[in-house]
Amino acid sequence: MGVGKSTVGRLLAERLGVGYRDTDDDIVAAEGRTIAEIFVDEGEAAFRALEKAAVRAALAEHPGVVALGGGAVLDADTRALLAGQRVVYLSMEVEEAVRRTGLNVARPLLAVNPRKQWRELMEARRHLYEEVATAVVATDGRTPEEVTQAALDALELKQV
Ligand SMILES: Nc1ncnc2c1ncn2[C@@H]1O[C@H](COP(=O)(O)OP(=O)(O)OP(=O)(O)O)[C@@H](O)[C@H]1O
Ligand SMILES: O=C(O)C1=C[C@@H](O)[C@@H](O)[C@H](O)C1
Ligand SMILES: [Mg+2]
Repeated sequence: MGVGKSTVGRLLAERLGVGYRDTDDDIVAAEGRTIAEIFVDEGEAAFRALEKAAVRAALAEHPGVVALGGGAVLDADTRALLAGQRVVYLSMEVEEAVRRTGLNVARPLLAVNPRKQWRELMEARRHLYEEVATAVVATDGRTPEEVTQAALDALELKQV
């Protein structure tokens, strides 16, 4: 969360001359509610079901860059869908995470004690991000443009 998926995803799409899609945005648009509202109204499991469908649709319909929500990889079927795709795992350390997300209530899983929650989420998920990734790009101390270039290099893709 807050690592720069949306910022870098957009830049990457621009540099590759392809479209950009963000599954969090797709869910918000389809539901007419924020992610925080969906979590409060229906709980995380309901959000995950919407997310699973949104990722499947985005990967099937959209040939460009897709930014996934941070928890999408928790779903085994989603991980299977990512096999055979180019997948960039953008990483950062906890201090950078706190700087980038702050106490932003838009991220319900970080609403209380964000530093501790972020650490726990990463301990539970890091192996899943590594499992699906074909490239890992550290973002600490790099501008979004530098991260984008590092992703292009790691994927061995040339900008248009
Ligand atoms: N490389 C970077 N260096 C510094 N700040 C950055 C960098 N990339 C993104 N940011 C900033 O961090 C914040 C989070 O970025 P962004 O919304 O792109 O992350 P995200 O991974 O899409 O988050 P979410 O999990 O909410 O979808 C924004 O304020 C953005 O401007
Ligand atoms: O890491 C997560 O579990 C989340 C990340 C965001 O992209 C959103 O999908 C939502 O806030 C949950
Ligand atoms: Mg985002």
